[in-house]
Amino acid sequence: MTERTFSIIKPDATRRNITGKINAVIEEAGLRIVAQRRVHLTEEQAKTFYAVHAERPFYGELVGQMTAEPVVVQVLQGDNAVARYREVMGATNPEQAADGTIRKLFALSIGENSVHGSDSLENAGIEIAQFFTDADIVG
Ligand SMILES: Nc1ncnc2c1ncn2[C@@H]1O[C@H](COP(=O)(O)OP(=O)(O)OP(=O)(O)O)[C@@H](O)[C@H]1O
Repeated sequence: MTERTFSIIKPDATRRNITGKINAVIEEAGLRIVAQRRVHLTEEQAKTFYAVHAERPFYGELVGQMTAEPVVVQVLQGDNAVARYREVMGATNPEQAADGTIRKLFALSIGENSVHGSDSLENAGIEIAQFFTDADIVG
């Protein structure tokens, strides 16, 4: 089934100027980038986005990393896009990520792991709506 998922290319990647390399992996995996925008997240935006992790010990570090440099927010479209993108990203910890995945190829650490992708279709809808209107998405 054709789905849309939400993606963030994180500050560790924008800082290293590798957003194009990451987009190439996304596109080669059959996902279409149907909306994309560069944004420097405010602390409030990052805290809201990662509110589910508020009680975790790494929350402060995560918010700090996500606001350190601009990010690229994206909507990706394709067959089973939510699960497919999770596959393409690889495991949260790059040491455990499979060969060919974005995190295996580019991530620096479990925190600076280059990309975010929605973990469910429901969350994808919620996350997309935080950054894009329907008019921004051209499928
Ligand atoms: N142990 C940790 N130490 C530091 N940062 C962490 C740790 N665990 C997770 N993070 C950071 O928090 C983010 C969200 O954690 P989560 O467990 O939801 O991972 P994920 O589902 O693989 O990633 P994401 O939600 O970003 O797509 C991770 O992508 C990572 O940047």
